[in-house]
Amino acid sequence: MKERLHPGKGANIQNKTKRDSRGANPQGSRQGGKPGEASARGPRKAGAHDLRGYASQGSRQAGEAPRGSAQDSGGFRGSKPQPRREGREAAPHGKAASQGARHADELQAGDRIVVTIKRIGINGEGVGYYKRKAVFINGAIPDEVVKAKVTKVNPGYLTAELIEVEKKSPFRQAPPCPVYDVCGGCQLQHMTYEAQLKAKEEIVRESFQRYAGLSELPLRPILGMDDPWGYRNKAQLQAGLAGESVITGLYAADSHKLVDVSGCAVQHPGVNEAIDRVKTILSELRIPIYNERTREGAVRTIVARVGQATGHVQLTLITATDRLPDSRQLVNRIRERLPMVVTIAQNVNKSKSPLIFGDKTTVLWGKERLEEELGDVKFSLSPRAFFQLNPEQTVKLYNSVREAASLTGNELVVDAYCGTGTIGLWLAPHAREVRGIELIPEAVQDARDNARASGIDNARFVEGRAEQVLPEWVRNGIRPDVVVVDPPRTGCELPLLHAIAEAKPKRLVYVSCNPATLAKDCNVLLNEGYRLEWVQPVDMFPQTSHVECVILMEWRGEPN
Ligand SMILES: C[S@@+](CC[C@H](N)C(=O)[O-])C[C@H]1O[C@@H](n2cnc3c(N)ncnc32)[C@H](O)[C@@H]1O
Repeated sequence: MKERLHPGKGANIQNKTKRDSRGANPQGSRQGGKPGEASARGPRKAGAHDLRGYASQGSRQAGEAPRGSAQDSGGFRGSKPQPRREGREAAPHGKAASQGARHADELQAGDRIVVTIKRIGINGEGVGYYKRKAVFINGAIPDEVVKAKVTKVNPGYLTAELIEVEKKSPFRQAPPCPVYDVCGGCQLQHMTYEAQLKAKEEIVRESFQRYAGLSELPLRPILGMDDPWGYRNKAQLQAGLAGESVITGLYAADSHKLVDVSGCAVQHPGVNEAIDRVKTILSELRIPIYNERTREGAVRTIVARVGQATGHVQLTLITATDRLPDSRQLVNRIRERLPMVVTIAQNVNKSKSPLIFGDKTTVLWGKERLEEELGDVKFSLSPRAFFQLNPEQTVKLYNSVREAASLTGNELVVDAYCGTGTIGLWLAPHAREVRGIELIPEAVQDARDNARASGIDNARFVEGRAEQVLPEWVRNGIRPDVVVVDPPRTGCELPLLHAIAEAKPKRLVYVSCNPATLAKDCNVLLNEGYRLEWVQPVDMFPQTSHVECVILMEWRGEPN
């Protein structure tokens, strides 16, 4: 299965193209990517990360907006007020009954409308209504009245481009990041952080109302960050040339134009520094940069990951050739100028595919793995291993999972979609036994290694599809006390939900980066006899529209 553009969490082995989930990808698709795991190769296609079927629908709120909007695909933001252009005024001040105002179905692309923004949509757009039809406008903020140009008329909704803010929200701010307008990785920097958090809570509330019919939601206040900047521990940036100089960045939507994102404000400063210096060294040594068009040159992508616990940096240069020219000089200069770098690796990817990593990784200098810690759990990360992108918030997320699991030491816990075993290992010291299920073999191996490194001997990890493995366990009489699921953005497969309903674990803890699919799956379990106890949103990707949630569902019927 392929990871899709945008990120987010999930891919255990980050091996795909996406925007650097800075912003994720947010809405990083998870099967691979969490918000923000993107970056890289090949033009970003609008909608390229759109998820099939269920997820696709789930990713819209409200009969609504298309995923695959420019920002969603990591493309250029259409959020800055644009100069006025000629176009028909459809409805002065957006009043449904205004004279001359036309019915929403009569609108055409290019028409101008005035809309009052009601809320933020799941992809970060402002959402308002024109004659009861939802309108999605990038860059607009709740309570603002904006003039916008219709860009697309769909049966259920309109998309429009912001032209002018007629009534401005007090929560509008100048985006602090120097590359916000060109990058597309973040969607909410034009709102204060306080307003972002509120908008995310509303996104969650709206999703549960829409997809689970819950108007009274046991919603806890979102867990935000004290300092919502510089949190991303990893960047995967495409290399290119501007004259003689090496630049790194992300491709603009639907183009081969590389957008330089130096100085990205959500990236950890250690990551920004490493990438900047490596760029300079590559320029000095004139190491050939890969050209997508001619397919000549060597270096395609630079990946830098920083360990929060140590400040150490793992650097991987992805090349289109087996040989990395001047590699000895390159290594020496990096070591001289970047003392925090502990690994310099080369990964070879000759394929045309949008995947970032190829199969072969060689350590040119330094350690095989980057050591990282979250709480008491130790992780040893190979260059391709998935790890959460915001360690500070990951601790809050996992602590919410632990609270929900309410372990006493006697429980059998299943950690479905376990990735590198992070949640299972967080819970293992408090449980009798943990069993993790994960699709990607390398991640399963990482999970086993991480358990060993942390001295945890009551967790085991199996490779397979959660929707096949858990039903099989249940058929064989295994009855977990607690099931944790942390699926890709697409949500859980029905056979998995049905197996949970059959096994009736006392507690089901669902971790999700997609409130829409979360609410849909929650609805299935409500119908099976589970009760929703609480919903805890966690802001894993400040400045983006992504919101992660932990929910606790309890079995209220007869024990199985
Ligand atoms: C959102 S990530 C969760 C990873 C982990 N819980 C964490 O916090 O780092 C989802 C994981 O599910 C895996 N996955 C995707 N589809 C799966 C399936 N059908 N069965 C089992 N694992 C799957 C992906 O490889 C990925 O590691």
